[in-house]
Amino acid sequence: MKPLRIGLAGLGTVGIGVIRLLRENADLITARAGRPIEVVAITARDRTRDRGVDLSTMRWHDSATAVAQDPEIDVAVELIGGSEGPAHDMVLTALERGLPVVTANKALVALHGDSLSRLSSEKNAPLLFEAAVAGGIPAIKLVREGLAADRLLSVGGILNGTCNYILTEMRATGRDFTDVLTEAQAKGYAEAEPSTDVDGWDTAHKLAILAGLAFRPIAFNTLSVQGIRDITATDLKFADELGYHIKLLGMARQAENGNVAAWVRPCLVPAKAPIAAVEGVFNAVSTQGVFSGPMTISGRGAGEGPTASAVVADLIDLARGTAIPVWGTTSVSPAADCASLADLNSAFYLRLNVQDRPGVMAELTSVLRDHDVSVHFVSQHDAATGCADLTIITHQVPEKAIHAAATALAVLPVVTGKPLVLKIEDAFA
Ligand SMILES: NC(=O)C1=CN([C@@H]2O[C@H](COP(=O)(O)OP(=O)(O)OC[C@H]3O[C@@H](n4cnc5c(N)ncnc54)[C@H](OP(=O)(O)O)[C@@H]3O)[C@@H](O)[C@H]2O)C=CC1
Ligand SMILES: N[C@@H](CCO)C(=O)O
Repeated sequence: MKPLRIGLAGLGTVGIGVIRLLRENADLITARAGRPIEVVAITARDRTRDRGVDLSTMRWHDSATAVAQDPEIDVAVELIGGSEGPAHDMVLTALERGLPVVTANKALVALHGDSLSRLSSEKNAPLLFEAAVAGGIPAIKLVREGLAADRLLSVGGILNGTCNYILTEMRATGRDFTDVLTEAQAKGYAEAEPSTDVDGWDTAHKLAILAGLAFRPIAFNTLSVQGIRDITATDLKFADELGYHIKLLGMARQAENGNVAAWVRPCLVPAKAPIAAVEGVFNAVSTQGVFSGPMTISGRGAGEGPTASAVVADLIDLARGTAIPVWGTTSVSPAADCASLADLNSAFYLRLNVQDRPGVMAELTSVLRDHDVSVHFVSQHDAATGCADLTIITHQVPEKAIHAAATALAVLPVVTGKPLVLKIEDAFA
């Protein structure tokens, strides 16, 4: 049996995980793939570093592009990261020469999926990226293969383990965002530069890929993205009292006219919904299909083992000869702008820090009235002396109405802090 020969760039967490997994499960993988899968060529930045595995049988190249040009490989595996530079160059080089590519790089696929899918189809060279969304969870296979027959109404979920860990810890301990983030960084759960995770960009990369598979490719720069920095432990407590958990979600929906609305933001989800029970670093992917109904699968969204498992599953597909178009359809529309969210209706959570004296409620509700925002529920909690926290749950209102109301409320002298508006995600109601 002729082995499937791999050229691998990137020997970090995922790259070394792939080498370990291929060795440890060699017999099982050979049986499932129908032939052995062997890494024959490698590269990383530092050739001299001891990576804890024997690399002596593999050819070393001085660049990722050189790996992609190696005439003795059948597949190029890109595990460097970053949407530009060596990762992008390697993938382009491999596809140009008609070589299949496997990558875990969500930023690359989210930003360049449009051009890469065209090149992949033109050169008849598969581009697979199961590990790019939710690590070990077969999220891509779920949407692209498992639900291939159904029309999906929504897709998304908890796509970033760092944010889910921080929100879980804040809720469990009552500590605030900065405190929990600092501890997560010290423990190695969060990056020293946390913005890609906590400001929602990592979730946005993964959501763009899911939306591309479920509906149509979207222009990444038109996605609405908000992270978790404004969430306080008090919000998590108030949400609990109201029967909700707060989760950073990436969600996409397709309207009747084909437009895709997509957003990344912290949302309230009912405490009884399966997704609310997904805690810590775990991820969850949810779909709502016309025929298949609601579905949520959860698991580890990152780490050496889960991510390597997804990369090698793609390699097994290639060894088996399974050919799947990048976005799961043979005719692909070019990336389109996301639909405006302004007219989308939803219920919202509005938290206001206010002065606690007669007449304040009348002032606040008159602003809500002027913006046609109807209140479903109000509760008040004592805050600092003379102040109170108000939580308001609205009826269904258009996004533009609640945001205009929040802007008007923010400038009232009786409002002492920046209002926080969170969507109540009805995909999980
Ligand atoms: N870690 C995870 O849990 C997950 C990661 N991913 C994705 O997988 C990919 C890899 O991530 P991860 O393994 O964590 O990253 P690491 O930072 O651990 O590893 C990156 C590797 O790339 C190498 N590298 C960096 N620059 C170059 C270059 N110019 N040429 C060749 N090699 C280079 C590094 O070399 P050296 O070691 O010599 O510095 C290192 O071996 C990323 O796209 C990431 O988003 C996806 C899901 C989960
Ligand atoms: N940084 C990501 C893992 C890689 O996708 C997370 O926290 O989930």
